[in-house]
Amino acid sequence: MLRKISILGSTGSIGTQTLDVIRNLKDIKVCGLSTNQNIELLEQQIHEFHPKKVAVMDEKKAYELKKRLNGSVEVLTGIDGLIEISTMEEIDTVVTSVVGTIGLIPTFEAIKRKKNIALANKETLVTAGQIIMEEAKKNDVSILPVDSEHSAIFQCLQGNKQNSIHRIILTASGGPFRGKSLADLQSVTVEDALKHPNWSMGAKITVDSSTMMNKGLEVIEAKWLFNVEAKQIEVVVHPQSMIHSMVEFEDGSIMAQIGEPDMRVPIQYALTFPKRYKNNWPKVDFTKRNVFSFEQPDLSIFKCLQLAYDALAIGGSMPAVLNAANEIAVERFLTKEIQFLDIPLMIEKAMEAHNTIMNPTLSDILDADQWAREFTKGR
Ligand SMILES: NC(=O)C1=CN([C@@H]2O[C@H](COP(=O)(O)OP(=O)(O)OC[C@H]3O[C@@H](n4cnc5c(N)ncnc54)[C@H](OP(=O)(O)O)[C@@H]3O)[C@@H](O)[C@H]2O)C=CC1
Ligand SMILES: CC(=O)[C@@H](O)[C@H](O)COP(=O)(O)O
Ligand SMILES: [Mn+2]
Repeated sequence: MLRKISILGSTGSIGTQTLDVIRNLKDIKVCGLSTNQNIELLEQQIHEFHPKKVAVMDEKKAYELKKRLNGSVEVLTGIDGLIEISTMEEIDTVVTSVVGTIGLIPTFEAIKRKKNIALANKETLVTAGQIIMEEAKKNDVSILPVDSEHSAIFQCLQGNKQNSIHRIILTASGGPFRGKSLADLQSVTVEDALKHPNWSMGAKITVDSSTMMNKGLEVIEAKWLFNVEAKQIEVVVHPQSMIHSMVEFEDGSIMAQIGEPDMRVPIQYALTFPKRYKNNWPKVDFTKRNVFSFEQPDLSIFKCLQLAYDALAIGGSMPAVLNAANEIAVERFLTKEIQFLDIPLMIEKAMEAHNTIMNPTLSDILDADQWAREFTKGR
């Protein structure tokens, strides 16, 4: 058996693709699954993968599912339910594919119980990178990147010494608004923001790609995963999303990881590392994919990326504030309460109003997160 796993957020984009990878590999036992509200899909997953326990965040939905299943599977609820799924005795690995800061505590608890983490939930490292990486080291567990860029960097580093990294080149698609002016962005809609040029993903990360906050969160995620300085992480817009990221070493040599934009590849690598397994997913035809281009991101237009670099430079509790303010602003944009360009404005206001705590504890981070949520809701 390759691994015994739980998946936090099995009904989402990464969660369902993880189950697709498992269908193909056949040698992974699924012990725990979870959803926020989608009990219809969770029930189908239960019938196919036979987990021992599931968690449904929403209490009413959990009750409904419990009645339907009639005791055949244990149904848990709330944050305690998520933690129970991520710390199950029989598992060795947790796939963290929930969206948002909600992923932090179940991941932290899983690490304390010596579970390896296949990390999709980038908010975990954005908010508490130092604490999570230290806890992982202390418990001798692996944080295996699922995010496509970080998987690419991780793959480029195999066989190379981490301390020989000169520069990480983090590629960005540029999102649906690449090349637009601030005047153009004044009138863009939720529907426009949800049209990612290359990837099909959940709504929150798709909006993050459109503001380029996704790349900002990824810069912070890369800093913690690969133990590099912010100035060593360079974002380059690569509209084709074929080069998933690159590493330049001290001798000037650059390694790149290339593939069709398909999240099943990094998910599979995180689950099978250090081995590689065959699959029948689409492979690159370079005679058709014959243009690879690069541009500099415009930080005066995509201010979220600049704000993320600023939060990383300030450090302490500031990245948690950036992240929480972004989560609320994106939620309010998705419900059409605010305009697209209000997103960076609201984050900036929250960052200006926050008194940074240096060397924060987990509890300080959760407080800063809560404060930024309330602050951003009230604007
Ligand atoms: N999608 C992608 O290609 C990529 C995603 N990521 C990262 O992976 C994570 C997941 O993204 P994605 O799969 O797109 O997101 P989705 O929105 O598609 O899925 C999120 C999952 O989390 C569950 N969930 C949402 N809110 C809560 C909550 N409050 N409590 C418990 N469970 C919750 C959802 O349940 P329900 O179905 O009921 O809503 C769903 O199962 C994000 O951090 C994202 O940044 C990183 C790289 C690529
Ligand atoms: C698939 C993946 O990893 C996403 O994070 C992707 O990178 C989003 O694309 P952007 O480069 O547009 O943010
Ligand atoms: Mn990514």
